[in-house]
This record gives sequence, structure tokens and C-alpha cells, in this order.
Amino acid sequence: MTDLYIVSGFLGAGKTTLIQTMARNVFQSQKIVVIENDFGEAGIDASCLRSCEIMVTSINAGCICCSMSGDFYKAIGQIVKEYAPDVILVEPSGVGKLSDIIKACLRRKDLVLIRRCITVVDGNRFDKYKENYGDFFVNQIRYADLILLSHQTGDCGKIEETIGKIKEINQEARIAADFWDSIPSSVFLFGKRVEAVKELEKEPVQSPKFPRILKVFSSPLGLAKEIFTSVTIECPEVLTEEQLKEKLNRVLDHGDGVILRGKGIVKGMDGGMMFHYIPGMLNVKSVSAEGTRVCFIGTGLKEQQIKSLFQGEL
Ligand SMILES: Nc1nc2c(ncn2[C@@H]2O[C@H](COP(=O)(O)OP(=O)(O)OP(=O)(O)O)[C@@H](O)[C@H]2O)c(=O)[nH]1
Repeated sequence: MTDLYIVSGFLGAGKTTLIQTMARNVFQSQKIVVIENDFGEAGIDASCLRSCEIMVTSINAGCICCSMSGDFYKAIGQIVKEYAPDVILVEPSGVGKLSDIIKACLRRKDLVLIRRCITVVDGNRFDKYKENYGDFFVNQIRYADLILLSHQTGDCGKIEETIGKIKEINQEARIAADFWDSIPSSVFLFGKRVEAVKELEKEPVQSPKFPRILKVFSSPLGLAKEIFTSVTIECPEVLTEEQLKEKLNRVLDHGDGVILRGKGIVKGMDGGMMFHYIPGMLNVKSVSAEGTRVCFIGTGLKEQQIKSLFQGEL
């Protein structure tokens, strides 16, 4: 039986960052495979994790829990057989429901044992995300047995307030607000399962859904796709940091709709350049990973408009 950990959280919460921390601090001597499920993000996280020498299997263009669940089912079988990892880490898309991911993993309980359902919660954007995207955001909190706060401002009062709000949704989960590097490994590895997950475990295991069948049923991805759109842009040019920021700011300032997430890897003057955008934060840094793609996720985005803004003359 292979140990499986789910690392969920809303867009930009810090899932990939946490997986890197866990690979470094918790599973340092173990063979890890990460199953990464981008929502239209063109494998950007996967490139980043691979550059940290983590083995990654990407399932793109859908969501593990629904349209791709047949692929997910097969992927787990293949990974266990071919790589025999000690640990599988599943990073669902930020707009996936944790309960659906757990159900998808339970379909392979012949091969994997869910050890921990972890959710990263952006402590700085809690109210906004809960109010506007509660279907996903609240579900990710309710089914977690370990919740880690990210994007904290250092304001202890605000942290306590956010923890109080999380407890209104899930009283049983362990909540950790410390710096992740300082959290003992045992917190990630062991702990009580919350009742909500125990209930899911009691449900009869359903066969994986394959796309042919899915056309008949509405799916959670249907919901995510109705609400969120993603725009991916090829960017083969070499850019300076200023040029990249100017392109990004044109999209962020003048694009219609609400951009909730932006990320990408492009060619910089001295190698790869990666950016992350979440509302109120834009980070650009040099990376060893290579890439020529940027992606925006949000609501009400206009693909052509975003492409023109990004690709237009500088
Ligand atoms: N200030 C701050 N930044 C963070 C923290 N965690 C992650 N970040 C940054 O937030 C950005 C997004 O982090 P990721 O780890 O890519 O988030 P994710 O949840 O995998 O995002 P998705 O790709 O949308 O699923 C990156 O620039 C991180 O460096 C945190 O605790 N504090």
C-alpha cells in the first residue's frame, strides 16, 4: 500500500510551495511522485517541481475528480506499478472540491492509503474567497484534517481571527499557523481523520467516471468551468524583468473580468523567469526551470483581449 497525501487549497494559496517544503523536510529520503492537476495552467507548476528534482505526473485540462477521474484512476495504477514510490502527493487544481478528490482517491484504495488531507488557506484573502468562491473554498476547509495558513501578514490578531473563522467551518482539523519549515514532520505525517472524511470513506466506492459517461452527468468540473476561465499564452521571446512586468501590468490593469491567478515561466536574460500573481501580489524571480508560457485564471476573462494586451508592442 502506498501512502498518499492530498495537498489542496484555492488558487495561489501555496500548494506547490508546501509540496516543495514537504519534499525537503518531511520526505527527504523517500521516493515521491507528485500528481499535479492544473486548471488550464499548461504544466507550469510541473516544470517548477521537476526543476527541484521531484517526479511529477501532470493531468491537465480537467479536474481529477470528474472528467479526468478515469485518467487519474489509471495514473495511480501506473505510478504504483512503474515507479513503486514510497509516497504519492496529489495536488488538485485550486478550483477542485477536496471531497471529490478524496472520493477519487478512495476509488484506488486497493493501492493507496490516504494519510493526510491537507489544505493550505490563504489567510490574507479568506473573507474575499469565502464570499465569492465559497463552493470550493469552504469545501476545501471542511474536508481537511490539517490546515496550514499561508500569506500571513504577521498580524497576530488577524491570524487568530482567521483561525476562528476556519473553526466555524471545521472544528476538528489541526490548524498550523507557524512557518512551514518549522512545523515538525509528525504534524504532516500523522493525525486524526475528521468526521466528514470518515463519512466519505463509508460510502460505497464508485467506479471511475470516463468522459463518455460524464457527458450524461453534470460534474463539479462543470461548475468550475462555468465559473472560472483560463487563458494560456505562448511567449517565446526573451524578456527583461521590466518588460515582463509591463506586459503583465497591461493585462492586470486593462483586462476585463477578475484575474484571480496568473503564473508562467518565460525566457529571461539569464535563464528562466517565473512570475506568480494573486490579487495584491506580483512576484517575479529567476528559476532554473525553462518555459515559454503564461497563464491567467479568473472570472469573466476575455481571451482575445488578454492575448492582445500581453502580446502587444512594448
Ligand atoms: N507571502 C507569502 N507568499 C507565499 C506563501 N505561500 C506561497 N506564496 C507565494 O504565492 C505564490 C503562489 O504559490 P504556489 O505555491 O504556486 O500556490 P498554489 O496553491 O500551488 O497555486 P495554484 O497554481 O494556483 O494552484 C508564489 O509566489 C509563492 O511564492 C506564503 O505563505 N506567504
